[in-house]
Amino acid sequence: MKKVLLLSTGGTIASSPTENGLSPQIDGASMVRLIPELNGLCEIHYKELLSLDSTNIQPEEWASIAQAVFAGLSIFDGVVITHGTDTMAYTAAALSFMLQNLNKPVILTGSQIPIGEPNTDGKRNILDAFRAAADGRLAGVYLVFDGIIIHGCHARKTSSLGLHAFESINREPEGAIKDGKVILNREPALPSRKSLTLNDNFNPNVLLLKLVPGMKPELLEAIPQLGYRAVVLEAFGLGGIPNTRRNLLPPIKALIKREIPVAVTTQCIHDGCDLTVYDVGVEASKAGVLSAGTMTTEAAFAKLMWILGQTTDLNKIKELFNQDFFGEFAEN
Ligand SMILES: NC(=O)C[C@H](N)C(=O)O
Repeated sequence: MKKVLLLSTGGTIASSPTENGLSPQIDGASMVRLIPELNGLCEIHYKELLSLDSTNIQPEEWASIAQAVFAGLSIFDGVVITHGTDTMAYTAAALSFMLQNLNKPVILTGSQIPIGEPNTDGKRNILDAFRAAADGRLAGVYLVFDGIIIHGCHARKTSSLGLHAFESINREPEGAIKDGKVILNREPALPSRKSLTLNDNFNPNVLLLKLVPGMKPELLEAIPQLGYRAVVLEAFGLGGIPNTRRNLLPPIKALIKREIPVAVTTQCIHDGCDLTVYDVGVEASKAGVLSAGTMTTEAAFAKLMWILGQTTDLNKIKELFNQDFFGEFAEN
C-alpha cells in the first residue's frame, strides 16, 4: 500500500468559526478522521506544518513547505498538502520551481467550505487528492480541486466562493477524478533520471503590478527605492503597455538599465501575451521587457522570484525566464 504524507498548512478547509470570522483550527489527523472512505486507500502519515489563512502565506512559507515536501519524499510515495485556496496557485507554482526532478506526486488541495460544515467540499477534495497521490502515475506538483487535476503552474483561482474555484489556464487539465477513479488526459511524463533537488533560494523582492488606464509613470520610477529587484507588469490584452501621454516606456527602460528585469503578463485569463502583434507590444519589446508568453501571472511571478534567487545577471535571468522547466508554458 502506498504511503502518503499529509502536510497541513491551514486554509478554509481547516477553519472553524471564531468571533473574528473563520480561522484555521483543525489538524490533519482530525480532518482525515471525518473521511472514512480514506480507509484502505493508502497509509497516511501526518505533519502539521502551518495553520494559516493562505492570505498570510509568503515566500518564506513556500520555502518551509518545499523543505517539508523534500524531506517527506525521501520516505513517502507522495505528499498531499492542504492549503488555503486564495494563494494556492502561487504556492503550487513556487513549489514547481523549488522542487526539481520530481518523480512522485505533490498534490495541493483545500476547500471553499470548512470541513466541519455539512455541505463542505473539503472531504471530497481531500479524498480525491489522496486518490491522485496514491494512483502511482502522477509526478510533479498538481492541484486537485472539485474533481479536476491541474498542473501546478497553470492554476488560477477564478471563483471567490464557488466550489469550482480553480481553472486550468493555457493547458488542458491533467485529468479528473470520476467515480473514484483517476482519469489522466495525457500520458504521464517519463520519470526523471536525475534525483530530486531542493532549491529554495528565493528573492522576494519582485513586484507584481496591474496596469490601469492612466497609471502614472512616476510609480515605476519609485520601484528601485522600494528595494524591488524585478517587476512583473500585468499589462493589457496581448501585453500592451501605454506609450503615449503617461508613457510607461521611459521608466521601464530606466529600470532595465539598472538591471531590474521587467516581465510582462496579461490581465486576460486565457491565451497569454504576444508582444509581436500590436505597436504597444512591439514598442515594449524594443524597450527590453521579457514576455511571459503563455505562463500564468502566478507562474511568471514565482518563477522570477526563484530565478533571482539563483542569479542577478540580466542575460542569465532572461535565459532562465524563457526556459520551459516543467511545462509552465502552453503546449504547442
Ligand atoms: N477557501 C479558502 O481556503 C480561502 C481562505 N481565505 C484561504 O485562502 O486560506
